[in-house]
Amino acid sequence: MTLLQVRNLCKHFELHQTGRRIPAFDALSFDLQAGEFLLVAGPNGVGKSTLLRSLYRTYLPTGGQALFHSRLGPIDLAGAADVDISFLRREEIGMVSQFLRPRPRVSALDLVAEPLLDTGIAAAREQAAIFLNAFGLKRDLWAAYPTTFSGGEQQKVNLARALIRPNRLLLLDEPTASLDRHARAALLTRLSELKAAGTALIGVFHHPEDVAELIDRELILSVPAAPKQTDELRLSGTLAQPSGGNHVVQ
Ligand SMILES: Nc1ncnc2c1ncn2[C@@H]1O[C@H](COP(=O)(O)OP(=O)(O)OP(=O)(O)O)[C@@H](O)[C@H]1O
Repeated sequence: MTLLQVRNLCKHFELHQTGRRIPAFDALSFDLQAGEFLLVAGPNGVGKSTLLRSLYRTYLPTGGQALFHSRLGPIDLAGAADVDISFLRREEIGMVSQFLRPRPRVSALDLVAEPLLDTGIAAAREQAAIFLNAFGLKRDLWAAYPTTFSGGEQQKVNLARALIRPNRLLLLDEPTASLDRHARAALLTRLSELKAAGTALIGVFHHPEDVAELIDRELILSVPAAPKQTDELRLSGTLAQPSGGNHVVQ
């Protein structure tokens, strides 16, 4: 089942200091099926994180469409009202970045339990404990405030919170940065479960070998060989099989 249809999606940034327009990516098109894992690859600064943020609507795309087949019907992520995006973020689309946003005086356990509060506080905390345990956060930190945690400890809380509730689409922006081996293995296990249950995943990984067995296709963002004779570089999207063969230009 097709979950997402991206057509000619673009994101440009206006640099107010210089008045210049910087294209992060241009005219990207691809489809994503339920249960599929798409790796987004390419060199630094080519627009990988910007693509994820544009789909999650942290950034407003500059043009094109990203038609998400929500349970409520198709919603264009590139143009939907903020209220619809808030609904999707609560119910259907998740994003995991490299950074936790800890909140003052909220314990690690409660931060992780929060997405499940509609099941009741006791059940939500019970699940949160299972997830914190799986990611290997030391038990004596569960009641502590993550503001003082190390980078890796914060990331374990971040992942447990982001992955505790299944989503239909999950966007992963370098989730393994700063994780130890145990937590990387726990992440792989959880992503496999979600994928098997039908979650579609789009991920950026500096070490894709961490999730190699899950990858179905790659979207390779690249700067074309012959850029225009202006100071703007146009970027193009290429879809490839994980083996690197059979490149299909969209
Ligand atoms: N908020 C912003 N304002 C202006 N330019 C931005 C903004 N965010 C990103 N950019 C620019 O867009 C381009 C793409 O950035 P992005 O972070 O998406 O790259 P990336 O492929 O994820 O890079 P990396 O592999 O280094 O993480 C970069 O040139 C960056 O400077």
